[in-house]
Amino acid sequence: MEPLLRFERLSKTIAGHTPRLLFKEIAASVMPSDKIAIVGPSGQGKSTLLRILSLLELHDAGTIYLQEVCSTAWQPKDWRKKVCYVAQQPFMLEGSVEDNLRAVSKLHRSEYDSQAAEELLSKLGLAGIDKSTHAATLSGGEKQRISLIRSLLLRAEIILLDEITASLDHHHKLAVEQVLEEWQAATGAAWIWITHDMEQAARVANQIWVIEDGSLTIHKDTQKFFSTLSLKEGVEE
Ligand SMILES: Nc1ncnc2c1ncn2[C@@H]1O[C@H](COP(=O)(O)OP(=O)(O)OP(=O)(O)O)[C@@H](O)[C@H]1O
Repeated sequence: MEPLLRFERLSKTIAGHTPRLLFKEIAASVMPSDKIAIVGPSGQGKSTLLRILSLLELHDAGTIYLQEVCSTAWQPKDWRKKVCYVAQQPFMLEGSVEDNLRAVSKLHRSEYDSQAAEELLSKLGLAGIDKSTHAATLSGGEKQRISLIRSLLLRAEIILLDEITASLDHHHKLAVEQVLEEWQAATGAAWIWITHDMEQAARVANQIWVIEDGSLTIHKDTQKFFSTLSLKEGVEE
């Protein structure tokens, strides 16, 4: 089976007065249905990597392939139909909740799947939401869930999730995980999910990527990764 997404020798330095290397010559591939969690200390480039993989930011060197076709040969719009980035800070488009939910079908001139939208709203605790509400007035947690639903309706093949449950309480966090599990089982989409919550990473991933000190380390044996981690934490306590 060919990888859905693959990158090699990928490097990124943040320009500025004192340029800062985020990562150098990292490589990995994502297969259909892969569930990957990215963990690692703050400020190491996790979000930057996801933005680069969704062509929202430029890398300095290296190559990214989607379905084995180099990113430079893709129209960004076509790429983003297949690779969808869900930002940590949800941003609402102008207009109502309904406008936001319909945005993707409008953009891509595809039919709006109201049944899927209603199901997702209900599963994420938003069944009673007034869809004529101005989206800008929603709470942070509501915006985050609406932004996730809007992204899922795109039916991308790879979903890049950037700390998407950061402003949700435990109950809603688990609801989001459940919805994504069901979505993944039904659509076969792969995800790369940035989280600082190790318990969440253990629940949602069957592969762990650690970004630290400019490198990417891939742990395919998640059980081993978490047992080594708890051993370390035990020693440090
Ligand atoms: N376009 C940019 N211009 C300047 N600095 C940037 C830019 N993008 C990222 N940075 C800086 O690069 C570093 C890495 O940011 P990034 O958000 O990718 O890290 P992260 O590992 O996701 O962090 P966190 O876990 O805290 O979200 C940070 O210090 C950030 O301020």
